[in-house]
Amino acid sequence: MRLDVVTIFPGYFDALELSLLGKAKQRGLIDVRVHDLRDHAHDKHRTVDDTPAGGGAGMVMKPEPWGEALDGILADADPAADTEPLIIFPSPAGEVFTQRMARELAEESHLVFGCGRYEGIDQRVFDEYAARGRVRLVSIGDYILNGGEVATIAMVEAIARLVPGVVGNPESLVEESHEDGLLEYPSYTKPASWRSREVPPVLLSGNHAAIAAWRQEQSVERTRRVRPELLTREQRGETRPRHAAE
Ligand SMILES: Nc1cc(-c2cccs2)n[nH]1
Repeated sequence: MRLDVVTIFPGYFDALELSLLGKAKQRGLIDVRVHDLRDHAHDKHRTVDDTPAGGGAGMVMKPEPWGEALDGILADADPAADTEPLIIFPSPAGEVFTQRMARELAEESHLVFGCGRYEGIDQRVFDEYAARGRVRLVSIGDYILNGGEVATIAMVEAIARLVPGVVGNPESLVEESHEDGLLEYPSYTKPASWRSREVPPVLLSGNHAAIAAWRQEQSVERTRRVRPELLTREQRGETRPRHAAE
C-alpha cells in the first residue's frame, strides 16, 4: 500500500517510523511519503492560508498550494493501478471512521491524506478532486482537533495494521474490539493470583468451549454496559431470537 500525506507539519509523521509501521515500511509493505504543503506555496512567506471570504474568525487554507501538491501526487500515482488513489481529508464534518471503514480502506492500494489546519481548507479543493476522482471527508470522533495530522496518524495505524503481513500473527486481528461488532472481552495473564485478585477459573480450566462461551458472554455484557448501541436488537433483548418457536 502506498500512503501519501500532505501537511504543514511533516514532523508529526516521524511517529510512523516507529514500531509496527516502521517495520512494515522497512519491509516494503507500506510506502509512506510525506509532503510539506509549504513546498507548494511560492510567495516569499510560503503562505498557505488567508482570511475567510465573507469574514469571520481564523484563517482558511488557500486552494493553490493544495492543487499543486495533490496534482503532483496524482500524476505520480501508479498508472497500472485498478483504481484512482482515494483522497481522505480528516474533518469533524466527515463520515465517522470505524473498524469497518478501516477494513475497507486496508484493501486500497493508494491512499492520500490531506491534513487541514486552521478553519479548514477552501471548499473548491474538495470539489476539484471529487470531480476528478475519489474523495472522502472522515471524522475520528465528535471533538475538534487543531489539524488533521493526529486524525491521520490514528487512521493510518488502524488501516496499516490490517494490511496483510504487517501484524505478525493475523489471528490477533480476529478477536479485537469491534471486529465482530462487540467490545473485546477482558484479558488476563500470569500470575493466577495478584493482590488477592484471581484470574477467572474458567480461563485456567483448559475447557476451550467453556472459555469461548465465557469470552462471548463477557463481550456482550461489556458492550451492553459501555456501548449498548452496538448491540443488535436481539442482543439487547428487544426481540425474540428468530429461530425461537412461537
Ligand atoms: N474528528 C476530527 C477531525 C478534526 C480536524 C480538525 C482540523 C482538521 S481535521 N477534528 N476532529
